[in-house]
Parts: sequence; structure tokens; C-alpha cells
Amino acid sequence: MTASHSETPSPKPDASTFISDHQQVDRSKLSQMYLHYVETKDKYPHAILLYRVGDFFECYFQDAVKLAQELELVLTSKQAGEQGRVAMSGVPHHAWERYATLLVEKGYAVVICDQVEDASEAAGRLVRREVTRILTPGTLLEEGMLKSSRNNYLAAVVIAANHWGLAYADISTGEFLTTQGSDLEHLTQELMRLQPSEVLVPTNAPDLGSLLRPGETSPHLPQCLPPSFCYSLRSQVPFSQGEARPRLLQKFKVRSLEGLGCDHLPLAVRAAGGLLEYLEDTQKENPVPLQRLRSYTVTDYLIVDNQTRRNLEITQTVRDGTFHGSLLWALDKTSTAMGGRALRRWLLQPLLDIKGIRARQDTIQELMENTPLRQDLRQLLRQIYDLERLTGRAGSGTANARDLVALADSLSRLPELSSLVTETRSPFLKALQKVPTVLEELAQKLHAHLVESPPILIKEGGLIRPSVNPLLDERKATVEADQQWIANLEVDERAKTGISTLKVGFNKTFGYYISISRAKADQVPANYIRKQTLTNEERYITPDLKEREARILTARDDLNQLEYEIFTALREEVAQEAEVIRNLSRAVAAADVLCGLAELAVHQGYCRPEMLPGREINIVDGRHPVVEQSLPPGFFVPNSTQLGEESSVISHVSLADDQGQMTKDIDAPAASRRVEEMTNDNPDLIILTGPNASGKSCYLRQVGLIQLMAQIGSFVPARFARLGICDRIFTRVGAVDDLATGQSTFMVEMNETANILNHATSRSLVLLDEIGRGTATFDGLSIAWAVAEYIAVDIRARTIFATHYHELNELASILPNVANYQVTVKELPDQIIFLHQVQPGGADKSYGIEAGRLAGLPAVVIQRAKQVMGQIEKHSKIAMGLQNLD
Ligand SMILES: Nc1ncnc2c1ncn2[C@@H]1O[C@H](COP(=O)(O)OP(=O)(O)OP(=O)(O)O)[C@@H](O)[C@H]1O
Repeated sequence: MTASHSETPSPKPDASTFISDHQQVDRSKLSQMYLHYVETKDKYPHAILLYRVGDFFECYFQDAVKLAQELELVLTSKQAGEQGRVAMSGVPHHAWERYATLLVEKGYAVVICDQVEDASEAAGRLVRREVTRILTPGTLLEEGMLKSSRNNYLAAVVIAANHWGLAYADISTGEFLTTQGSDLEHLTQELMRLQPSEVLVPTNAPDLGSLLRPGETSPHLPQCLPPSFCYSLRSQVPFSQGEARPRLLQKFKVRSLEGLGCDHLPLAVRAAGGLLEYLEDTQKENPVPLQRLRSYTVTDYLIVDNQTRRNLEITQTVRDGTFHGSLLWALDKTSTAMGGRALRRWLLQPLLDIKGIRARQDTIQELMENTPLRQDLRQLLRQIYDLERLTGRAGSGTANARDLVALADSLSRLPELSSLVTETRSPFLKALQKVPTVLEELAQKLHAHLVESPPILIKEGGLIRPSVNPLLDERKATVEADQQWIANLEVDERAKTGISTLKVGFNKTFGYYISISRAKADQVPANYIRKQTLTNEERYITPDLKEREARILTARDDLNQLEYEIFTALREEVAQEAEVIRNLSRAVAAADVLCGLAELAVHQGYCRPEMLPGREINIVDGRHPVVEQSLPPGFFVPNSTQLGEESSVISHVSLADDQGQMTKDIDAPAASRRVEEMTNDNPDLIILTGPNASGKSCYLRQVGLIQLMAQIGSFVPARFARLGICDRIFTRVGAVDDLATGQSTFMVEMNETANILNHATSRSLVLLDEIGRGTATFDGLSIAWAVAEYIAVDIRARTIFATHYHELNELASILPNVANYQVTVKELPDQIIFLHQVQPGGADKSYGIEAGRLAGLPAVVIQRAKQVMGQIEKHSKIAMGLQNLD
């Protein structure tokens, strides 16, 4: 490796000594190769062009500068003909995937221009080079570039006034969906759920084709699109109805879009058509097989906004963003990569449909009751590789022989899987009963053709078994005979010359040669022609040897070529069956998720929640699914929850308090009428108090997680649960300053709270962990009070409101659908013991001063704090004070 390609940080290059803009060169003065480079670069102005030169992929001009900066490589220069020196940096060719992955992760598109013939074939002329691959963040297929546990989505959006269309595809698995809606907030939430690696946006920007990296802005990007994604600016044309529609019809070979369920969804169609055109444009070399387009409606699923997904730590923890410690971590007992991805999708898109939920529950129950079946299935599933992605690679022509062997191994497990589920009731398991014969035959054929452990490279032979193809066998025999001749040569020549150390060797430059130590050089026969002198040896060739060599190399090339052709034909056969394989893969993935959830339910002692259309949330002895798993067995203290039961509605509870004045004072006659009908035995809103670290947040999240788990069809960590379906789960927990947008903690908190108040319904679950802490105490308390009152009276969302403002406990005295609960502690003279038990009643004091005392604040400060506290409390009877308002 030359110093120019080493991975040490680049010293500041002297840019005056070379050209670093390909537009500025006089092309007539460029040598042939550089001319080809700049012409190729013209076609891909927005991507980084990696150009194969011998053992390296090199970049020149501006790309060289970018590559060196981004990957901390040395930036140097190279003579490019009469034009002079141009900026250059590069990476070793065998490691291109690693470097390209880093670039793509940073939001760049990468174009690979490879040598498509051997330098020796070029015989003096310019080696033929072609663009073999275009990599963008949303169009990856290479195994090493993708995370097996999650989908890699490419999305496309079309926005027209307040309406939007969104299509997305994972080209590695073939999934392709589209939807549209009329609330831009839903579009943002959908994008946040999908976390696409790349989003296509039709614009009339002058720099079409450019890729905005996360955080980069453009006036052409609609405001509602979150800045955290990569955006590809595309022309409007393929996103027009006139182009999108026929493109979809042609792609899926249908006469009308009705069959795809999107006939009535013009924006969804436009987004899907635009996405398809992008794939056709960027994947010309390797067209990817996509599954049939499906359409869906965002509001058919439980809406979990990004904030809530984050706060409930569904796929990663808030503190350090790790998978370990997330809900997915606690629930994932899947055995296949496909199952792992499906579970993630389920968690990010829980259901509203009770029938769908119950079908999943029934399967889990069946698998829990039938332990041998569950265990056999899991055992077998573990032997199934990532069929979805293997098929994708076969379809796009990027699979190697090992991929096909893995695919064949997996396909040949399917009949066993099918025989396990012959007696099952669940439709999810029944879907595995029928394995199409064509797949069994395909597996047999792949096994019969390919050797058991083929090499990674597919153009260098060693892939195909004997007796598959007579011509191949013949060529193999010739090559073997020639190789034997070479092997015998060493023995023969030793005998002939009497030189016992004589060896026959091979290298790329000289081909076969005879090596003799220099000390014996005088004994060399006359027909030996000296080719090279090394310190201790001389290397010779003979006319015979060269003649043989030419034959061997040609025969081997022919052999390898034939093997390659047989292999690509097999790969093509797999691609033909992509749809059948993927349909079955989906069934395997779902069965895997349900098996895993059943296993989890058995081992963690989960119960089957009874799912109802109403508003009730009744959890007996619920546990936090993640915290429970992080503590030693039996350490987690279970707690119950009772919220929003409709059956308990009674009609004669007056809003008036003991003094009989409140109905008038709240000044909300309509609301008060509704409130009159409720009881706080089954409240809508719980005010939860308790000292720091007593377990308020944990309890709050536990309720949210149980509800969410129930709506993906899972069993839940509780002794008993009866749960009404929620339309949305909202959370607000202690915010951190949002430095990126320059918003203060308090503004973030207020924005989040406003979002909840504007969108929650009586079917929503709202979890509030402190409101109003980021401002002056009285402002904060007043806002917290008003928010709680609004949610309880106007929205009637089922809510748990954890707070240190124990003044909020007074709300329960005036609103019958509010109840106070506290997390209990035991106070000893010099410590507080956390019992983690949630019990009815409000904490009568906050423990802040107590905590200060235990932390060692001077006694006089503590004493004074208590006096101040006493004074404040005298004046803070809020409910009574409100009575005096007009
Ligand atoms: N039910 C429980 N059983 C056992 N341990 C628990 C339980 N609930 C909480 N804990 C433990 O107590 C710790 C503190 O809990 P949590 O963060 O919920 O307290 P908090 O009351 O919200 O505190 P703060 O008011 O400071 O935010 C948790 O990390 C957890 O380990």
C-alpha cells in the first residue's frame, strides 16, 4: 500500500499544488483514464465516485477532498496527464464495502465504478470500467451494510396543501407500502416511526439529485419534514399522477390500481410512483424485486408519537440510546432475523383492531399450552436464515454462493416446520402448513448443484458439485490433469537435474516458474531460461512449462466462467420465486414473533389481557416489563391500576365540595355536567405523588408499556388485566434542553404539553411525569393544575399525572373523576426506605426537605426551610382560593 492510501489523519494539504474541482480542468489535457473519470463524474455530480485503479478505489478532485475529510485519510495528488496534478485519495479495493458503509452512514451517495476486465486483457489500452453499483442510504442490499435487526427504509413524500402521501420500501426485504392523510402531524409521526434512511422529495430545486445529509437544510424542503433524515431532492415529474400511475400499473402488471388498494389515494400513488422511478434510476445494474404494493391507513393503528416512543424506551433507552434496557430488548425472544424485525415493526405499530389482537393472543395461548410444539418450533426456527434478505440479494444479483446455500438450507427446513403445525388451530401457524412444492424443489436443486461450503468469490470457481454439467466435468478433468502435470514436474526435474531443493512455484507476474537456490545455479540445464534473480534464489521458465501454463490458465478461466454461468442461472431461478419465498418468510416471521412472545409469557409469568372496546384500564399487580427483568427475581413490587371504567358511571355525584360551592366556581357548566356523572373510585385521572426515586416514573411507564404490549397482541406482566383499546398513548417526562433547536427545557415541556392537550381524546392514555418544573414554582404549579383540570374535565383522557406538587391532590376534592395515589416510603430517623407500593391517598408532604437533611444540608438551613414551607402552605389552599373567583 502506498502512503497515499494509508488511514492516518490527513496533514493539511497544500491545495495550490493540485486541482480539486473536476469542472475546472482542461479536458483535452487529461490523460485517457482521468478523462473517463470526469465524464463519469459528470453523470453523478452529487455522489462520491469510487473509481477502481488496480488494487485501490480512488477518488479525485472534490471527491478526494471529501473522502479524506470524512474518513480521515491522507489527501495527496496524482499526475493526470498534461493538465498537472489533481487531488487524490483512495481506499484498498478489498475493503471498499467498509468505507462505503461509513460514507453512506454519513449521508452520502456512493457510486462504484469498477474494472470489468482484467488489466492483462486490456493489453495496453485503457482498462474497461463501468458503474456497477450506486449506493444511497435507502438502497442498501449488502449484508455488511445492513442491520439484521431492523428494516432499512427508503421513503418518498408528496405534500399538497395540508394533504400528504407517503410511500416506503425496504429493498432488502421487498416490503413496499403506501398511504396518505390530511394531517401533516401524522406525516411527521409516520416518518419518525419508520426512521427512513433516505426520503425522496419532489422539488423544483436547481440542484436536483442532491442528497441533503441529516441536519442540512434547503428552502425547497417542506417545513413539516423532520431535519433528522437524509433527503434526496428529486424532480417533480415522476411524482406526477400522469407518470406515477402508469409506472405502478406496469410494475405490478395490473389493469387498475384498485387491486393495490390505492385507486382512491392519489397522493399515495404519486409517492409510490416517484419511489419506484428512483429505484429504476439508481438500481439499473441490479433491479430489485419488490413485493406487491400495499396501502394502509395511519389511523388504523395505535398512534405512538416519537416523544412517547422515546419516553417509553421502546427500541432504545433514553439515557444512552442503547438497545439493552429497551422494551424490545426485554421482549425479543425471536429466533430469526425476520422475526426480530417483525417484532420491532409490531411494537412500532400496535393495533386498534380487537379481532387482530385476539388472533395473536390465541396463537400465543396455544403455544404456551403446547410446550413441546413451542420448543420444537423455536429449535427449528433457529436454523432458518434471513430468507427475506437472501431472496433480495438473489433478486438483485448480489447474492454469492454461500447466500444460496444458506437459502437452500433454510428452505429445506420448511417442510419440517410444516409437519410440526399440522394440528394447530391458529391461522398464524396454519400459514406454515403448506410449503409450495416449487420451494422444496428449489432447495433440492440448490443443494444438488452447489458445494456444501462454497467460497465467497463467485468468479473464481469451486462452487459447483461434480456431475452437474458434463462440460464442466470435462473442463475440471483437463485442469486437474494439467495441475498434476505441474505437480509431477517438480519430481521429474529434481530427478533430472539432481537438485533436491528445486521447486515449482507460481506468482501473478510471472506465472509458473522453477526456483533453484543460487548456490546450485551452475547445475541448471541448458533449456532453462532465467526470468528473475532474488537474494537467495534464481527463477527459471522452460518453453514446455509456459506452453502448459497458457493451457492451464485458459482452461481454468473457461472452467470458472462456466461455473459462474451455472451459478448465475441458479440465482436467477431463486429470483423468479422471490414472491413465493417472501410470502412464506412473512409467515415464518409472524410465527417466530408469537413463539417468542409465548416463551416470554411462560417464563415471566405474564397474563392474557382481556381486550375491550371501552375505556377501562384495570391492571392487577402490574409490573414494569424491563425493570422487572433487570432486578433479581421477586424484587420488583407489583402495583395495580384502575382507570376510566365506563360501567361505574353513576349519575348523582355532585361536583360540589363540602362547602357546596364548587359547581358554580369552576365556570364550566358543560364540563361540570359531564364530571357530575363520574366517580373517583375508577378515576380518569390519577395524581401520583411520592418522594424522589420512590418509583413514580416507573409506575407511569409500566401502565403505558402494558397497554402498548397488549395492543400488539402480547401477554402482559400482571396477574390480571382488562384493557380498553387506546387510540393514542401520550407521554411527557422531564425534558432536557433541546440544544439543536435552541429551545429551553420549559419551552420543550410546554410544546409537548400543548401537543397532548390538542390531540388527546377520551380514548387516549396520557402519562405525565412532572409538568411545570422548568419555571417559577407558582407559574409551574398553576400550569400543572390547569392542565390536569383540562384533561380531566374537557378531554377525559385516562391519565396518570406524577408530580412533586402535592397541592394538586386538592383537585380530587373538587373533581370526582380525579383520584390521588402515592408511592409509599417508610421514614426512619436517618433514612427513607422505598417500598415502591402505590396506594390510594396523596402524599401529605413533599420529601424534598427530608432528602436535603439526609444529604447533609446544615440543620439551620433545614430548620429555616421548614419555616418557609409552613408559610407557603398557609397561603396555598388552591381549591378554596378558586372558590372566591368570579
Ligand atoms: N415497583 C418497583 N419495584 C421495585 N423497584 C422499583 C419499583 N419502582 C421503581 N423501582 C426502582 O426505583 C428506582 C427509582 O424509580 P423512579 O425513577 O420511578 O422514581 P421516581 O419516583 O420517578 O423518582 P423522581 O421523582 O426522582 O423522578 C428505579 O430505578 C427502580 O429500580
